[in-house]
Amino acid sequence: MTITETSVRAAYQAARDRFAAGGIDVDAALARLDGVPISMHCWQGDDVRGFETAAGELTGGIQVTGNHPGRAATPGQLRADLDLAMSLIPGPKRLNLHAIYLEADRPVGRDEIEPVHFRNWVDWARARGIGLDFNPTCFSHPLSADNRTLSHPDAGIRRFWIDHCKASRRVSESFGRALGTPSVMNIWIPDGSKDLPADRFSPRLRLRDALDEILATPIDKAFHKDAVEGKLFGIGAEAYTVGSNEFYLAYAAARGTMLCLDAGHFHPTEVVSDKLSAVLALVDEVLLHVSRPMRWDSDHVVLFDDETQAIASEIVRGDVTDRVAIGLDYFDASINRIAAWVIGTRNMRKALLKALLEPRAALRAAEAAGDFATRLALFEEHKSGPWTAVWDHYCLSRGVPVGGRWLDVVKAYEAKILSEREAA
Ligand SMILES: C[C@H](O)[C@H](O)[C@@H](O)C(=O)CO
Ligand SMILES: [Mn+2]
Repeated sequence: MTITETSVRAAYQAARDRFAAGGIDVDAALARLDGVPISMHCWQGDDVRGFETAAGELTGGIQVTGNHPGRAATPGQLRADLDLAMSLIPGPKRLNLHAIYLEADRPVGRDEIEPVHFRNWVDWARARGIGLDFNPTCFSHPLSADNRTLSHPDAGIRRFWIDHCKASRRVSESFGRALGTPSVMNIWIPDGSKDLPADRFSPRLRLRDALDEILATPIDKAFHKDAVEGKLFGIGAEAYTVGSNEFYLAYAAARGTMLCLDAGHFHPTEVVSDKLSAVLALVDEVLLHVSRPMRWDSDHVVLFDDETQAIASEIVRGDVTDRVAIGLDYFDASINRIAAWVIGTRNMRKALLKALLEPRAALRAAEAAGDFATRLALFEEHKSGPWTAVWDHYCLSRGVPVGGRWLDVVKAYEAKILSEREAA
């Protein structure tokens, strides 16, 4: 049976009535959903390569695997691919850029980047009414070759990365000023050690001092926000990561920055969903890198799975949509890269919608009364409730394809555009 607009509308009306009977206002849920942007990561489109003229290999303990044809090789191609992906995803979006996505007609040192190098991105974002976020790129560079940047014992190398992060803050601030929405700038560094270090203290103290210097110049939070991202380990940094989660949690609490929680950066039995309420009790704002680790920090495409749902549910249940910036962080080069963006971003939004349709008042009442059977029953019944009809109608009403129809668009683009691109 084909999906018709009439059938989508009819199913939606029935679902709306059923949710209303359970005390859920679907219109209010959709209005809230439309207030939550998802920041899409530009680096899914080109395997984290960027556009520095002296582009080298991807380093820093992260890896992209796969060689599906059609990787974006120019800024224009990346923007065209993003345009297509964004046209297939309902709801507000932002774009998250790394410093290596600059555009310049001569090689520019990372410590010399300026807002002008990102002018095309700002124009692109302005024309689409979306915000930009930013990241200094402290990897894939000769001066990060030994997996040490802001914690490097060599003061000259440390200086280079400090200056890169300072320059990145100025770029980030310029995004916020130009687009009228604060740019969240996330600092992630690969610093660590393959084998057991004799001194775990000194690198962390150097990192603390480097960050303090980077953040010394205050910037209005209306334009720019600082975030720091911890990690358990990376390839080649198995024994010790300078910027661990504990380090950055303490740093964010002490210095008032955002804390970035990446779903792939913890021990396999730890979940980011449980950390949100813990961190937000003492830290004002969190940045999420929604990702999917498989056995390690493998950065697989985000699924509509239990943890993605749990993250969305925690944000909604805690009423913290204004304190959690949702970003995505994965890179899969083994499949069509645009499809990877669309699947992951639609899944995140789907999870948010499902969370917003949860019978929250009834759940809280059951919990308060100690009626945990009712709580469990409500949770489980919601899973098979008619929220998918609301999702379909949401897609229809926001002008994006319903169901899997978006894939036809991606396939047609692959046949016409991606297949014509030169092999990487
Ligand atoms: C490219 C990203 O900045 C990077 O993936 C970082 O956020 C990370 O998660 C490293 O493992
Ligand atoms: Mn990340």
